[in-house]
Amino acid sequence: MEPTPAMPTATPPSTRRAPLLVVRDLRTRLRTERGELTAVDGVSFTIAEGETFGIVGESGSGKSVLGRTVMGLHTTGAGTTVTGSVLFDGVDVHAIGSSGRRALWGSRLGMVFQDPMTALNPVKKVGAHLTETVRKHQRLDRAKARARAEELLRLVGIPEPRRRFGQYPHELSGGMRQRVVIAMALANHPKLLIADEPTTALDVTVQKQILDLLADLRTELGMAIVLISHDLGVVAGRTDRVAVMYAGRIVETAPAAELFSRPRHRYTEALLASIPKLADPPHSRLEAIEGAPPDMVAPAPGCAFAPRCRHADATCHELAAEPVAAADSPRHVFACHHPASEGAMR
Ligand SMILES: Nc1ncnc2c1ncn2[C@@H]1O[C@H](COP(=O)(O)OP(=O)(O)OP(=O)(O)O)[C@@H](O)[C@H]1O
Repeated sequence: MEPTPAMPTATPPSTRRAPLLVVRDLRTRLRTERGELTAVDGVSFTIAEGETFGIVGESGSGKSVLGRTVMGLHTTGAGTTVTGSVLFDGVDVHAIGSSGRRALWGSRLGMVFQDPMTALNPVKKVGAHLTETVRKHQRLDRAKARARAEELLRLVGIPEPRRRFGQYPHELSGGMRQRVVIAMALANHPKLLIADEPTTALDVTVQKQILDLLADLRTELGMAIVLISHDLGVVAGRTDRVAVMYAGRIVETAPAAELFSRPRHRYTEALLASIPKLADPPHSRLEAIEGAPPDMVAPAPGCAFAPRCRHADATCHELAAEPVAAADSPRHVFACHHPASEGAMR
């Protein structure tokens, strides 16, 4: 895990920009051997054009299923039920059918996953990956597609793009492969890039390079980014706003700087206490969150975090809190019966 850097920079309020993505009451249920599992449980959020939105939470909290449902990779059918809506750039992703979604993917909506090899064909050269992606959505002759592909390789910081063109994915390092996937995702000028754990498979130095690259590209190209990670250190300082997921729900959303300095939900507070900080003296003890996340096949009533929360009382075990905005910060929303106090600072 990357240590949390110093205080993240404040960012302009997204409310001034038009909404690009509007997710409303999204629920994704997956059929499993043990019964139906609610992986995403009534999630709503909005992302503005050009905004960077982080989604964090422990493993199994539903981040990936949420990302995939937003993209329309999880849709109703064959063991999956999706309700609620995803409006991307004015298009209802779940109402346009699979051909409509295919037209969207790789054009206005780009995606990057943890393992670059899932997006790369091992028997196809780097150049072919890129030119085919470019020509799928733009009418360009071979020479122009090749020029665009080389430009993309340069954009993502791949040296000697001509030489790389003729190489196979296995001839590249993990970091270089992820750069190629990012180049493919950017080929057709997406308005939104969804990056799901894009650096988890890479070593720490390369992780930082790729995350910095995404931040630079966002500034240069003006696209919005959803950055999904289990690692708070990854989203800190690189996102405008952050949503914290627990057991399929967003339990807290806030401008990034505020979330890290004044967490309100007790889960966010515990999560922050469990990561190392640069200011910590060496060998200082981290507070691990005791217990395990709940079973999403048979969830108990009340707040899903209550069994692990030292502030929980009878109400928490019986009734889930409704999301409310902080009195002094309308964009800071949390669903907790006993939030950390206004002045709580770490
Ligand atoms: N295809 C599937 N079929 C059945 N259950 C699934 C499927 N995909 C995910 N799940 C379950 O849905 C829940 C949410 O998983 P998800 O992968 O979204 O979590 P996550 O927060 O992204 O975790 P991680 O960081 O480990 O990927 C988990 O309980 C997981 O086991």
